[in-house]
Amino acid sequence: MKALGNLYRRRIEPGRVGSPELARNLAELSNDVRREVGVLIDRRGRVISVSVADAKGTEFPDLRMGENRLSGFHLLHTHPRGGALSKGDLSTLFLKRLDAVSAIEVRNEGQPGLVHTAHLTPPGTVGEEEDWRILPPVPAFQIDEFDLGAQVQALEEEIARAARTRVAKKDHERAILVQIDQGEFDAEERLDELAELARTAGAEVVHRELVFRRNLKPGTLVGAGKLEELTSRAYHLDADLLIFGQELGAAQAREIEAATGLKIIDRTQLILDIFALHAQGVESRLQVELAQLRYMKPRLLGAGAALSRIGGGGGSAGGGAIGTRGPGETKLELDRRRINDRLSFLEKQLEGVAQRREERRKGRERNAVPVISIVGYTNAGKSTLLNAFTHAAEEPRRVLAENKLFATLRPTSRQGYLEGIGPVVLTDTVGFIRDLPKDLTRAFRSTLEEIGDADVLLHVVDAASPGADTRLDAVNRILEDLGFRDMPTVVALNKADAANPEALDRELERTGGIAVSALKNRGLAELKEALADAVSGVQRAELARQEEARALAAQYQ
Ligand SMILES: Nc1nc2c(ncn2[C@@H]2O[C@H](COP(=O)(O)OP(=O)(O)OP(=O)(O)O)[C@@H](O)[C@H]2O)c(=O)[nH]1
Ligand SMILES: [Mg+2]
Repeated sequence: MKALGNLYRRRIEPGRVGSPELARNLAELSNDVRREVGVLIDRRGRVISVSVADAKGTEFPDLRMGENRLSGFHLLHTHPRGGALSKGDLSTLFLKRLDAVSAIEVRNEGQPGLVHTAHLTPPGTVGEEEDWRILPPVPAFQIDEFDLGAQVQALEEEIARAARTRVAKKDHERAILVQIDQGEFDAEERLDELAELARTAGAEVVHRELVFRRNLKPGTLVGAGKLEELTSRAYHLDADLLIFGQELGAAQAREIEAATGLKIIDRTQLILDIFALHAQGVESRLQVELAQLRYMKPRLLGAGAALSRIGGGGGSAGGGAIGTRGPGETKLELDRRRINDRLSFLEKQLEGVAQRREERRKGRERNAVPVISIVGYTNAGKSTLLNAFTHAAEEPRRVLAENKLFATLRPTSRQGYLEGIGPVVLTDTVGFIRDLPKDLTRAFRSTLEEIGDADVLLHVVDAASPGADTRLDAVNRILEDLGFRDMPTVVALNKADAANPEALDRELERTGGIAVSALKNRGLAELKEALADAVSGVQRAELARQEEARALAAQYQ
């Protein structure tokens, strides 16, 4: 024990891997305890930690890993059973961004044998096999010949140069997507959707990966080995964001972040972020902030050190890093009490808005104008269809339609006209997505409930992208959850201009829908007819109900 403690007093010449004396000490000790013994050395040649463990078990100080630098330590340790650097040694080198890792082989009588040393290679060498370079082994008495200082300097210059060009040309966060495939038939489609979400949030997707896992690891989901691989990829592709296609628990996110040193975001956070970017108007802003806070609360409270990162991105809707954007004035850097205060404030505000809206709704009922609610998966073309329907060519009446997910968050109503019916109100609303995060469903409850005020639903389906049927099912499931599944519904198979004709035919058959192109103004007359039929069906049913009620009343008179 004492001998181990003495190692702390050792110093070596700065810029060297070690000294022959230190190598001898370590080999001797290692021979005595029959275990690996290692020291972590800083750039001034001081021993800052001693451990009896293999490289992975070495105790590291709280390493401040700036993304542009190495950690400033190198690890010198023994291999009591001999042998070159192990996989574990090398991955520790990589993950801890060590200046170098060296292994001293221990001979029979505790004599130091060959010393093996490896250091990192510059980033961006994709295609090259390894993240590190292994130097030819040298005998322990030559351990101080290699100029580690010069090597480190060259490497750091290289890294800094890469970082400078990156800052110069990068206006998007570079992201790696990970979708876990547990054998679902639509895993690939989910990955596509994740890529669309990432793009909408402003990320540049530099790599996407479907990871097949029948069983998930509780801590890291995909396992340490896969995380290592992803970290290596991120290093070479200059990515700093890892986006997971499934929701991560607070502890999972932290563990994965600790293991990779990357910023970790899950699908829910990504969706919340897009909502935050697109939120306009008092109500949606409140709703989004409420959903974000609810989601972040357990994560912020357990986060400790990670908190500063979450809060640091700047909270304005326009700027800031992905996952940190918020519509409210408040950034997400709140403590527990303030979170709770803010949550109840938002809830109260939203109640007020909902009430005012309720009053507006009553006003509309008195008008007795039929209402058609446009629903559907996000990006299906709902807003484009509303524009086409209401001939809202002129700017002020036009609603925003763009190739982004969740472009529309706020319900918008426009007056339209149906032959044989007269004026109708068409309402465009927030799009759906499979596995809609429940914090969002809750926050947008009143918006979603407004759908139920309609007389008829117009379900818009994007028939041009693959997986139209799974998206249609996802929408139906959400409608069912909301209790709207038995409302009269007309299905519009939109983007018919871009759809594969056979797939379109199949969907027409399956749904009894109508093929339209909102963009090219095709099929709209037929769609209007179907809507008029549905509306008059509702009106007839309503008349019959009133009739019946009158008859019933007459009986009791
Ligand atoms: N090819 C083609 N593209 C269309 C058609 N209708 C809409 N789009 C495109 O699809 C994209 C999404 O349209 P939006 O109207 O914003 O879709 P949305 O359903 O309102 O989407 P969110 O509000 O984001 O949920 C836009 O880029 C439109 O130009 C169509 O009939 N054909
Ligand atoms: Mg829209």
